[in-house]
Amino acid sequence: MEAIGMALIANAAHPLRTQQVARAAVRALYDEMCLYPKPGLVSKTDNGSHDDMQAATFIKSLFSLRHYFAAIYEAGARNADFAELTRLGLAAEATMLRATSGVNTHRGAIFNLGLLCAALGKADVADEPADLAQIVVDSWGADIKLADSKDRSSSHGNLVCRKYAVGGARGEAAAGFPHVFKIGLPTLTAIRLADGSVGAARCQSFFAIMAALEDTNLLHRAGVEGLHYARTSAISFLAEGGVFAANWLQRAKQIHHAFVARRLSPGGSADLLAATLFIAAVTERAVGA
Ligand SMILES: CC(C)(COP(=O)(O)OP(=O)(O)OC[C@H]1O[C@@H](n2cnc3c(N)ncnc32)[C@H](O[C@H]2O[C@H](COP(=O)(O)OP(=O)(O)OP(=O)(O)O)[C@@H](O)[C@H]2O)[C@@H]1O)[C@@H](O)C(=O)NCCC(=O)NCCS
Ligand SMILES: Nc1ncnc2[nH]cnc12
Repeated sequence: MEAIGMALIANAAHPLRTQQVARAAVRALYDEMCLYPKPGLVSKTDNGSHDDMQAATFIKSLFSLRHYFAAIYEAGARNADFAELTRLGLAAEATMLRATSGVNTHRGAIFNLGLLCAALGKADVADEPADLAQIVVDSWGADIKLADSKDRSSSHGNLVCRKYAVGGARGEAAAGFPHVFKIGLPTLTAIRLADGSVGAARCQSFFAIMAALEDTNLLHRAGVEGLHYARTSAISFLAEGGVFAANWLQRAKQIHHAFVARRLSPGGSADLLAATLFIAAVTERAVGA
């Protein structure tokens, strides 16, 4: 995406920058969806472990979110509080559900990417270069944790987080997205610098995230055994050389089919890959990411 590859425009209030950020967020969701193989997940090649979603559902969904990403970026730039970000996020969830006729494609991404857009807004108006992960932790970490402890909703994620005592999407955000900044991005950059293709870099980044993440979608569908199976598969893939192994594509496809046979779907890992691609694009961390 050429516009996104442009040098950053210093003035956050500039509408071009808002547009650039919103387009990068939508583009990251699109690139995540297109990536294949991606175990158990929807791509243009197949629907993975899903009966109710296909590539077209994701395209409708991500397109519907373009104004949301612009709005939450601007909210961050004017130092909006967490309550305002949450209102924008909830409205975006409603927009997504209208676009997909009720299918939850991007609830996690609305939260993760939304917070990262807001953090970028804040960073763009700061006097000094600022660390995005630190902005998330310092600005909204306490509110995220507070909202977590108050939430008694019966969402899949909430039930799973309580049952298995894991942090889920909120834990990841409150900690400053360690799976994005400490795993997804360094992996993406390393593979590109080693002359890996864009697809190989994204694939390796996805496996690296999945190997480490407590993905509540996996826990919801298949419990601790499902999560363990998925993480072990990813760890083996990486230990066998990952995308540097001669047969890596075949191996990744095998893992994909094994996930589909077990109905496993690492949706949280997919969201964090999208977040990784977004950060790489807006900060130009990984060349041609
Ligand atoms: C803060 C919320 C988003 C929290 O929601 P919830 O209580 O549900 O908690 P989590 O499960 O922890 O997270 C929700 C989604 O986040 C993704 N995710 C999962 N694990 C992680 C993780 N460790 N780190 C980061 N992100 C993670 C995942 O999203 C993807 O999967 C969704 C599809 O899931 P599901 O509906 O269960 O679909 P299926 O598996 O297909 O179900 P079945 O078919 O089996 O029935 C999809 O959305 C992907 O994106 C988790 O699902 C929320 O409560 C909230 O507050 N939202 C509004 C506020 C907001 O957005 N604010 C924005 C800025 S503050
Ligand atoms: N490509 C994908 N397939 C299924 N669930 C997802 N959640 C986020 N991205 C996804």
